[in-house]
Amino acid sequence: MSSAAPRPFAAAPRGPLTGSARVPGDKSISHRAIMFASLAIGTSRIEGLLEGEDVLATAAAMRAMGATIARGDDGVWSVDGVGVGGLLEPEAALDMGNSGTSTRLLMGLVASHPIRATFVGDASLSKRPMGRVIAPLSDMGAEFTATGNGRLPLMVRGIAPAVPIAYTLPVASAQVKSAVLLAGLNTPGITTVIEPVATRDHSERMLAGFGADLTVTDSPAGRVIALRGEAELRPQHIVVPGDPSSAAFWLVAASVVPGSDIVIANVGMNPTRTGLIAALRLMGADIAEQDARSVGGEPVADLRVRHAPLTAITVPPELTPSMIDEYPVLFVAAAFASGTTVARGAHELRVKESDRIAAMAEALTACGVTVAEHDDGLSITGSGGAPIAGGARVASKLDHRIAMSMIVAGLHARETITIDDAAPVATSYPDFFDTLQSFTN
Ligand SMILES: O=C(O)C1=C[C@@H](OP(=O)(O)O)[C@@H](O)[C@H](O)C1
Ligand SMILES: C=C(OP(=O)(O)O)C(=O)O
Repeated sequence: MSSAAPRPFAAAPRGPLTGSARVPGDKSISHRAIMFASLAIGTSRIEGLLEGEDVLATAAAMRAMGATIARGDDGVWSVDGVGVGGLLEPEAALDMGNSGTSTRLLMGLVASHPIRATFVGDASLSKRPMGRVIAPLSDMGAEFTATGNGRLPLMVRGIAPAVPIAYTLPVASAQVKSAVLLAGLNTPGITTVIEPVATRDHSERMLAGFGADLTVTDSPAGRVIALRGEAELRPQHIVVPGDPSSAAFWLVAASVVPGSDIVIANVGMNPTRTGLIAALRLMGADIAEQDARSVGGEPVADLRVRHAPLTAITVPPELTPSMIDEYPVLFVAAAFASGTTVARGAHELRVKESDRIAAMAEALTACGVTVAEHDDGLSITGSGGAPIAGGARVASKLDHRIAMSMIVAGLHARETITIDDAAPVATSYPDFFDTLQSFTN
């Protein structure tokens, strides 16, 4: 997993980005495809699965709990599930690597099965809060043993039958929502999640596709998702759309490097994920949607992006959930805009793979950008389109998105920016460097 040796990377200008490239499969959808297929009885096929370390950690865990999962020579994955309620107790600890999504969703699954599982992860994941899933899953009857304050390593003892709950999310988190829904799959009765602020809805869409009895309604308290438990999932053929969070790096790179004109193909356009596109357009970015279509129950388009002068904005707070993973690269866009961009209301960034507010403040400041740090975001005064100074060695802090964002910054810097360790890129975007090459050769 991401215990690979540190891999420094020198990011320097390479001229305009041109040409067309596809983005890899969506990470959130890929995790869910493996998990839900592992709970169906029969063989599911998954096309376009993201083969990043995080998703491979999910696949390894589902194998350890009884599913048969294989990659065909044609790149299509097949999954033979064990049925809801049929998970086996894993013999060894489940290694979640760097992946918060794997950890929190799988804790939900284990919670309503009569098995025990120990979850371990890398140094980054071992600092991240698990209390947010421990609370509702304990209400459902699962027991948790942690050595340190709701962090990994952590042992979960599931229970069957678990108790159905109605849970209002205290943080806007699709991982917590999904953990409760996954626990609800093997729980008698109706498990309900109320989300005051809408978050990515891939679990709801895909569970319905697998045949679960699930309803989504709007209420004054927010979106109400009700799932009937003891579900029977039917195997599916899933086509995973491209990841908008991976497209984000090219959206910003082409917007800020003069002369750029690219097409990013196969980008998932689920409205719960497109906040960065909205924010960049407010800044003046030139992003055109081509060939809008539906892939696997999700909207998809090709995006043509041309260099355009960017102007600072105050990021509308309502965009936060739909661009939560894109803040690091939005901060890079802001570093090249004219004026001071204010991005606040994103306190959650402090508990991602790194503290993304502190990590980006440190890295951009080292590269000569004027940054003010707030508890819940950054204010960034941009260069007005000119190259930033660069000339620094910056720390990726075991965080793929920090590494890729600072590589994008290096594409329009006066001096090379060296990323101390770009190995974490493999958690979500193994082809990142090939695509960088193809857009810049
Ligand atoms: O459900 C998911 O697939 C994800 C939800 C988000 O996390 P939170 O639920 O912590 O907001 C996001 O940051 C993560 O990359 C993927
Ligand atoms: C936050 C992220 O992932 P996870 O929580 O799954 O580690 C991410 O990919 O930016």
